Amino acid sequence: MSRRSAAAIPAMALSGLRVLELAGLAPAPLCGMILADFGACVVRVDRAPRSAVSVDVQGRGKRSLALDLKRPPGAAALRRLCGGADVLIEPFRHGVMEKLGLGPEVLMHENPRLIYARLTGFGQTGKYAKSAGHDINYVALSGVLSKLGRKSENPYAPVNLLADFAGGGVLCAMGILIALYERTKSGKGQIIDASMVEGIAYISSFLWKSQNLGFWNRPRGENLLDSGAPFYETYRTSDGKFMAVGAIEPQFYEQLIKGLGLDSDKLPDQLSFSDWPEMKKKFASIFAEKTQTEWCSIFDGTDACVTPVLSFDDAAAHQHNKQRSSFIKNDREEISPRPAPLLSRTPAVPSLKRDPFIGEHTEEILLEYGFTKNEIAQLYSDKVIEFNKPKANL
Ligand SMILES: C[C@H](CCC[C@@H](C)[C@H]1CC[C@H]2[C@@H]3[C@H](O)C[C@@H]4C[C@H](O)CC[C@]4(C)[C@H]3C[C@H](O)[C@]12C)C(=O)SCCNC(=O)CCNC(=O)[C@H](O)C(C)(C)COP(=O)(O)OP(=O)(O)OC[C@H]1O[C@@H](n2cnc3c(N)ncnc32)[C@H](O)[C@@H]1OP(=O)(O)O
Repeated sequence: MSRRSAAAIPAMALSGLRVLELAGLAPAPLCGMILADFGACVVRVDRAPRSAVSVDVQGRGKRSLALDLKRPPGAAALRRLCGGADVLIEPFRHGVMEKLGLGPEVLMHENPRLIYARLTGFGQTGKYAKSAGHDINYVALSGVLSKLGRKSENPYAPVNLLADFAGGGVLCAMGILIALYERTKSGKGQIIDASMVEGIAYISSFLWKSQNLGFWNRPRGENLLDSGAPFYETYRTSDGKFMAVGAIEPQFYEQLIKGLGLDSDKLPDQLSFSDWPEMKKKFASIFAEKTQTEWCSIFDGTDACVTPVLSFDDAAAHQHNKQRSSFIKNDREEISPRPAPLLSRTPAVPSLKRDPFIGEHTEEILLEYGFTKNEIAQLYSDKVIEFNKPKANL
């Protein structure tokens, strides 16, 4: 599907929803992609003059409009677009939209039904609201980074998954859907202040609320789920690959012990913290005796909670994932994860087309939002918009 017009995919859950996503780095693009995957008509508003290539690798199912927001006619065009949209996603630090005359009080005055989603690191208020930052900074400020890392090592940020995507893009999408649901009752839009610091903190509620259970009172890397326990760890196999072990409950731990060829009567208690370092060494030397495939043939089909650590290629080719069609291939043979979760009646139908070029759909989007051909030609000659179609018919 090259475009997501409102009527194109009636079966999808979000079809008919009009979303404007101001181009950003990583979190907002995921938020927009989720909405597009589930049927929303997502327009990415890219910068004009445009950079050579888009850095958005999460443009699936979106269309691109290149618009210079710094020029008054460009800002006015966005205001008009927002008049016909359900959702605006903006990824700039606090104050940028206000400086452009595109703050929520302006846009929501003109369209009171607009959901104005502000996806930032530090939120709209507070000491850091205007500071630059990236995923690692937000994870740090949430308190969560202090918990991540192996024993005696520095805290470790797991790529940019936690803030940008889990606490950022995904939670912002959730906020949008909640606000849309509420709008069905009130008829009103609202502002979403999606701070990634708070998003990560929120998804770490389990860590906060389980502190009194004794899971986390030991130093970093010495606890149950942070690589302290021998039964919640990864182990290298003889062919240089890894197995992941997550045998927490005693009945599953017993199956792990059996699969490793050990006798639990001759081992210390599973929860004997002081024995964990020795037990890890024991498990490590046993895992090092066989290949990953050999371990899979021992543990597959058991409840030992032992699985192979797969590369991306191996994950896409793994029998279980293939049986569920968990990965998809686009028309450029690029493999990526299929949208999740699966809805029984109205599942996501992700676009299999390549991501849009910057400005590829400028004209058709403006026409769709009610701009006349003359108005578009004027914006073009004023260099407020750009096309990425050399043969644009204007
Ligand atoms: C860890 C992650 C980030 C990872 C991203 C990397 C994967 C990529 C980052 C750089 C990429 C590489 C690079 O681009 C070079 C190559 C390009 C090539 O095409 C591909 C290969 C590259 C090597 C490429 C490869 C990769 O893609 C990269 C390595 C994160 O943590 S992302 C989360 C970041 N934080 C947030 O999003 C929180 C909220 N936002 C912010 O705090 C700020 O936006 C931020 C991120 C700190 C950036 O600050 P900045 O000063 O740049 O922006 P803002 O203050 O927000 O203001 C925006 C200004 O832009 C103006 N503007 C916006 N839209 C328009 C428009 N349509 N027209 C005109 N002007 C526009 C706006 O008015 C603002 O202007 P002012 O500054 O004058 O107010």
